[in-house]
Amino acid sequence: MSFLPPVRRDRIIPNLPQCYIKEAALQCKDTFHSKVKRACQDQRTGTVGFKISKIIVVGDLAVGKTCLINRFCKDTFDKNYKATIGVDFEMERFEVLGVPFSLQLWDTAGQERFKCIASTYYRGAQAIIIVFDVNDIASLDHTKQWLLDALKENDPNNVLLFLVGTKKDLSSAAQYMRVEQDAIKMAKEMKAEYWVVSSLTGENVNEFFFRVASLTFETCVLSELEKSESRRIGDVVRINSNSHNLYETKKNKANCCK
Ligand SMILES: Nc1nc2c(ncn2[C@@H]2O[C@H](COP(=O)(O)OP(=O)(O)OP(=O)(O)O)[C@@H](O)[C@H]2O)c(=O)[nH]1
Ligand SMILES: [Mg+2]
Repeated sequence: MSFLPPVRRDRIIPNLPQCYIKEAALQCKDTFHSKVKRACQDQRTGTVGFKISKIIVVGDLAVGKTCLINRFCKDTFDKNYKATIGVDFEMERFEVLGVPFSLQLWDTAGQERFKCIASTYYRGAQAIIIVFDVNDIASLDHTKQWLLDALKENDPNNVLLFLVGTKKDLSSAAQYMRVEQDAIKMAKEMKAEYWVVSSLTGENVNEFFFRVASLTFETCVLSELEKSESRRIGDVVRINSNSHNLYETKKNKANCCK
């Protein structure tokens, strides 16, 4: 019996959401991996449906991390700045290709004095979202250091990276175009997927989190399939080694009877 309420209708993901810009994307496929689609159809996704994936959100103070999470999770926007002290988190439940999938979004403090508390929560992330303000070029420069700090606690080969520019509503088209070139360059260097959003207007906020949920889900299913594949190979090796032992035993027995 499940005690969880059904997943909200607006959290159902039937198809792979597209990247923001192909030049700086984690992948440019139109659909989910065929192995993933098949596994979901055949209900062979193992423990994915019960797991909660941890996503950490890092970046300079006041770049808009809390507003971004609140716009997605609560559909609210607060124009007054209230610094995050340490960390905070929100849970979001999705249904991807018919499989329940949960994200735990960790909102961390950007203020230097809270950084050491926040960094103790970096470990075990499936994805890292590095945030900067498109109107503050220094915050883009600092993203490299935020990434380095977050990667100290995580395996760089097993984590998805997203670079997100916020407060697009405060930027003129010409100003934004100049920043975008630098941001795309930074995303490519980091091997991160680039997005730009506005938490005030809501522009791209849902699209971005749907993409995070989908790519994290795909990675989880593929790793689950890989694990069950290697378990099967392990079983074959065990059976073979046992039958070898049986043969040995028979041979010994045969010798005994001589
Ligand atoms: N115009 C505009 N203002 C924004 C946007 N996002 C955030 N802000 C404002 O920027 C300020 C800081 O936002 P927060 O979300 O609290 O920043 P933060 O990154 O969580 O800051 P720390 O918790 O200190 O690390 C607030 O005054 C927000 O109202 C946006 O998309 N547009
Ligand atoms: Mg905050």
